[in-house]
Amino acid sequence: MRILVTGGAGYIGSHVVKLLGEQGHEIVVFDNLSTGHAWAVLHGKLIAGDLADKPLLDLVIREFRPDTVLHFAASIKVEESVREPLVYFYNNVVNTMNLLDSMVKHGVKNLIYSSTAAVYGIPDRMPVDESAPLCPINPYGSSKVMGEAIMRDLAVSSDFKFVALRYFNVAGADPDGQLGQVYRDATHLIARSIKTATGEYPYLTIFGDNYPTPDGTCIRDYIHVSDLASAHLSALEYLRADGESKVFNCGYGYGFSVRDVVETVKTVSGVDFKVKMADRRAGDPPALIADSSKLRSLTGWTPRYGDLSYIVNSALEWELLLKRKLAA
Ligand SMILES: NC(=O)c1ccc[n+]([C@@H]2O[C@H](COP(=O)([O-])OP(=O)(O)OC[C@H]3O[C@@H](n4cnc5c(N)ncnc54)[C@H](O)[C@@H]3O)[C@@H](O)[C@H]2O)c1
Ligand SMILES: O=c1ccn([C@@H]2O[C@H](COP(=O)(O)OP(=O)(O)O[C@H]3O[C@H](CO)[C@@H](O)[C@H](O)[C@H]3O)[C@@H](O)[C@H]2O)c(=O)[nH]1
Repeated sequence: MRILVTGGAGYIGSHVVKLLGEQGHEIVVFDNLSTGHAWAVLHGKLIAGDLADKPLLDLVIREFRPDTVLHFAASIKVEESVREPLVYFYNNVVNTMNLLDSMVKHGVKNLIYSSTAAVYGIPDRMPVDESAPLCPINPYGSSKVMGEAIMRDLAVSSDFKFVALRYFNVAGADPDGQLGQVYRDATHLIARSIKTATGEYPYLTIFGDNYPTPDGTCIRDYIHVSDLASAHLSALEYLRADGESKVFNCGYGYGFSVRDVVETVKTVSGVDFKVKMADRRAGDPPALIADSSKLRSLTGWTPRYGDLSYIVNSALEWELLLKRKLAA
């Protein structure tokens, strides 16, 4: 298949491009490299462009004529979205409209969309399934709810079809050591804890220990990035087999508190790093755990890397590899 991957130079997109390339698909990555890296595109052709550049996007879609688009490109930080909501609505909503507009214009019918657990806000029931109300509590989550809503309406009015994958907390790195998370300033819990264990930060801050959870810190369902990548291949197969437009949660169905994660990073790394308590971070729900039974039953998705120590260890190995490369 011919597959256009927006944001394919980023953390999750690059892992998916790796799997798609290994399966022999023809790939074009469209990425403005704002947080992504050209070296992370292991297969296909990289076009360095911004989704806000409609003429360029149009040209790429017209010439490449993809069978399917995988849309990862977005701004992704919950806390930043609270401070800069317009940045999030422009990049995640307006630019998604640019993409959809161009797809419609050139008759491209299938899209796999990177949605998020943040669409649920603070769910009543846990694990949360896809039928739960969408009540985001931060602009990032709202922007993804809007993206899904636009796709749903488009699918009603035309033969456009989509799968929205609602990712829970993505972590870890490629088991082959070729890819992983690389950000100038890591904000995600596992990445930040690992960088603290390896000496990049003097201590880790825990944001809030007065949540209504057993140890008072937030609980998340951490999914290994390679399991999430394989969920995209399952979704692609599902659409190819003429499946209807659907929304699927992507997680394991169990969660860990911030304290659990910190203890696991300490054990796996062997470093007893310093931890400081701080106030709650804006926009954080107390707990998010996925019910992904729909994804498993309708697509046959079978995750392989659901052990937290394995996830942390893969992220740690990647971080140590990066440090060795930088030092060389
Ligand atoms: N990381 C997570 O835990 C998580 C959880 C839920 C959902 N998601 C979603 O997954 C997707 C990928 O996230 P990620 O963690 O890989 O982030 P990332 O920042 O590593 O990847 C995003 C990629 O999109 C590119 N990009 C951003 N804006 C662009 C634009 N306007 N035009 C072209 N390229 C642009 C960036 O350069 C980057 O390569 C996002 O849509 C995000 O909302 C991530
Ligand atoms: O230094 C840190 C970093 C994080 N946390 C806490 O750890 C938890 C997880 O935070 P983080 O790793 O930043 O992820 P989330 O804010 O849960 O968001 C991620 O997971 C969401 C899905 O659940 C996605 O939508 C987002 O894109 C993605 O950034 C939260 O309670 C944070 O307050 C800390 O206590 N200290």
